[in-house]
Amino acid sequence: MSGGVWGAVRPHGVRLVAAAVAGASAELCGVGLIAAAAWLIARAAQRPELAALTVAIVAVRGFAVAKGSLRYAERLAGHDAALRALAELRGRVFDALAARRPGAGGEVRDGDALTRLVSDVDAVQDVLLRCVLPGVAAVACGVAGLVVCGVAAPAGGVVVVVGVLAAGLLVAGAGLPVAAAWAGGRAAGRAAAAREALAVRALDVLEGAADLVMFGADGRFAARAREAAARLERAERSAARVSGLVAAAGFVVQGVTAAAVVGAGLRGGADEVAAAVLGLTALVAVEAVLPLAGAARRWREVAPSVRRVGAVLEGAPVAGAVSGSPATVRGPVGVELLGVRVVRPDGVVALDGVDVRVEPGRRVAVVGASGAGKSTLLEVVAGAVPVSAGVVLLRGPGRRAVPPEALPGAVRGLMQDAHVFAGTVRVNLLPARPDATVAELDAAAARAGFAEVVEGLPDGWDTVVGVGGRALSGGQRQRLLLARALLADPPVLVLDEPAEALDPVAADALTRGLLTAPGGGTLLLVTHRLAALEDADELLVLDGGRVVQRGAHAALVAVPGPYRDLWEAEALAA
Ligand SMILES: Nc1ncnc2c1ncn2[C@@H]1O[C@H](COP(=O)(O)OP(=O)(O)OP(=O)(O)O)[C@@H](O)[C@H]1O
Repeated sequence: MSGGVWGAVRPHGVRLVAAAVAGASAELCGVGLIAAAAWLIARAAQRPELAALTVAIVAVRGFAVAKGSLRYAERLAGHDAALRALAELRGRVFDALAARRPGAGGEVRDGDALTRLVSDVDAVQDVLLRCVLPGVAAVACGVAGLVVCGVAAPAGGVVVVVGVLAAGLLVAGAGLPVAAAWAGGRAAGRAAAAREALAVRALDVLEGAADLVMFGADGRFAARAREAAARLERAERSAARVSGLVAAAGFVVQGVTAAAVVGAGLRGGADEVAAAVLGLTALVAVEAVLPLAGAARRWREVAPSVRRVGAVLEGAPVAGAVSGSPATVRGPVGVELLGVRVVRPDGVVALDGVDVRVEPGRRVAVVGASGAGKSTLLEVVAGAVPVSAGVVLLRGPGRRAVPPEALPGAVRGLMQDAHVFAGTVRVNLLPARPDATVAELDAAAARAGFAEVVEGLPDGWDTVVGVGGRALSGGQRQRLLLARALLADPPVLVLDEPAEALDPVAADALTRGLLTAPGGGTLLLVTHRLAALEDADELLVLDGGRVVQRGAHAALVAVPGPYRDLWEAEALAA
């Protein structure tokens, strides 16, 4: 278990040890119960005086009652410890995620990843309840079985009896778990991959049903989904076969061990009472270690979850570093990129040695052909994408670097993957500034051209826009997202194609409005339309991840170069 995960479990160690002791004691009582019962039955068959059986009768009752009570205590203490540790762990993971600066690496960026992290944390519970506690009980019971058999075996056969039982315990407690983890892990891996494939295929069919019918591809897609379902069925059958085989092998090992122990005892001169004790004790001792196969298989399944949770915790800043209200920076802030290089995970160089300084309060448009690296530049400034080399600095008044704790609030805006929440229009704007007044909401909406959209909605600000903003048109959705970005009014506002879904006239009017509005912070605006850029303080022209030209619109169109080419291409297309 990684240090971070263990840190959450450690405060509840005493409860966990209590549960382990109770569990092991319950198993020991089980061994005692069987040994005493075996002795009692075998001895009773010899018709001794009742007095000779009294102790054994009491012992059987005592062991039976104690076993049940201790098992109950183990369940109580084990679940109490596991649930407390889980609550602690959830808190730590939440703190670690909340404290992480975007772009620091290892982000949990989408719902799937978040859901997986939630189940990863829950899986730690299984490590404690289904791996650690059964493991402790199995070891205790195996040792107790060896001791009881050592005591019950005749002097001449002690070594052989104990040796045979030890071999059986080793096969059941080590050999089978290793085999179960290996084979079960492979089968479970195949089943997990098949389940994922089926989910993807089923979603394709359900969500794309209308398109599939339109293109006449519904039958083909349904067949692919059926194929994926059949693959999953095969994988699950094979996983079940492995479980069945391991369970069957366990019973065989148990029976063979018990028979071999009895045989060894009889050969060593044991009487029938001792033989019964040896046989039943061996049976129960091996039975107690059989759950280790399931524990090993479960461990193999949950180990990656534990590693992922550990990685999240270890990547977290020191606890307390981000407590209290987040630091803020006021007024426009300058942006400086020094030798910034961004290599995407697939090896594409999205930015290649960008050196740029944007003074506080400047309105800068970033232009270039598709794939030139415009969005990446904004993502790097926003801290949403880590740099592979170089550095991004934000400089406040007096060119002082913005302190790291104020960085998350310093750059905000509208990125390409901006999300519309499944609530009302108002709910969609408020994340930008939860304490915004009605006047501020109205002002941001007016600047984004969203005010008239709100007026036209059936319930105005209280209109529910549906998942992903389905109740809005593309242009309305985009104006909503822009209004949210403007409401935030951050020191550096980054806007990636804020007018993309609008017609050219509306788009140019909106861009002009953004570039000329009084006040506000530094603006970095990505756009592929150049018509409205005379009002920008400066243009950065990107090509192949590099800044190839910079300057005002008038100066750039006046000289041959990439910008004039783009400008002429736009004029031709108009
Ligand atoms: N998430 C990503 N994963 C991998 N490669 C990416 C990713 N995002 C962008 N790229 C690649 O990085 C390069 C720059 O992309 P970027 O989106 O920054 O360009 P852009 O100028 O904004 O293009 P567009 O105008 O088409 O949006 C491209 O080659 C693109 O394929």
